[in-house]
Amino acid sequence: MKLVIDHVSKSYKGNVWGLKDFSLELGPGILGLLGPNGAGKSTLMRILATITRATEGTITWDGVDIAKSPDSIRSVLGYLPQDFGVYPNLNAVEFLEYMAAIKGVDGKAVKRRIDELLEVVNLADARSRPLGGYSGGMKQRIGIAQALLNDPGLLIVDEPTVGLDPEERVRFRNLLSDLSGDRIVILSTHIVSDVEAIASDIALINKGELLMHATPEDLLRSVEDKVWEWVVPGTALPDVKRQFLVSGTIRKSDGVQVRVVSDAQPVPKAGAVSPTLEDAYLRLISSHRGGSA
Ligand SMILES: Nc1ncnc2c1ncn2[C@@H]1O[C@H](COP(=O)(O)OP(=O)(O)OP(=O)(O)O)[C@@H](O)[C@H]1O
Repeated sequence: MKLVIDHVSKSYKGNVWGLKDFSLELGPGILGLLGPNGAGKSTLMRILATITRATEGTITWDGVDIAKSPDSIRSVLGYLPQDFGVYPNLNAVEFLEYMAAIKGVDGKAVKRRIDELLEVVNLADARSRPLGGYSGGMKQRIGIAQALLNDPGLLIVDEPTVGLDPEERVRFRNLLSDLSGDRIVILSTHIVSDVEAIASDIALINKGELLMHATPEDLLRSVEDKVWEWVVPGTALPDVKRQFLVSGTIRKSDGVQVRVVSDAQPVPKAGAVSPTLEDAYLRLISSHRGGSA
């Protein structure tokens, strides 16, 4: 099971590049595809799902070129797009039966598969309720269930936690983690905490380019001894933000505690603290923009 993305670029009308010379090799595990809005995440997902084509470069699934043989990847693909819409009048079972028919999933096994999936995504009790009454998190979970109908080797999930409350977010994250097993899962997001706990690798993307592909541990190491905290008066905050890469602020009784990512100690009273993935993400994105780090 191997997905190879080799020097892929995608240009849109008006000389906008959705992806630029993007290369990545993946095996089983969860890839967190992390990047700000407009970075090119959805473009990559849509090319992988064979909804659109790359302008340059090739993508192979187990050695087969997906542009030449789109069925090779479609047969193993599960896809939850960013703007996944449900049919509000169908209940969960009717919706999944409909999606199974569209995907050509075999008739006899379908009912059992739907029962299994409703258990997996924890919607068995809501199976007969119209989807129009589902919460955002429930809709995303039924979206995952439809993506799993064909037991996909490649599961692509585009910005799945947008609009979910914190509890739904955690539940969704745990569900993806349980599902990883022997498949390639690609989870795109601009929220670091979505991938922090579950990704086996992280790919950072910005302006269509791959900035880094590494394990979460390696990313953390990239900011070791580079994260600092100290307390400043509230009035000094704008200055600190101009001078340094601020990754967080906390109001305190004696001022504002600032968290800064900097190679050298920013001021004598700043103390070094343990880094997080958010710090590493900010540093890479900011240096790609040409900002201070
Ligand atoms: N159909 C299109 N026509 C023209 N430009 C496009 C089209 N789709 C995407 N783009 C542009 O390509 C770039 C990458 O967009 P893309 O949607 O892939 O990013 P993203 O990382 O998924 O962002 P978001 O999280 O905001 O969806 C952006 O500059 C975007 O404006």
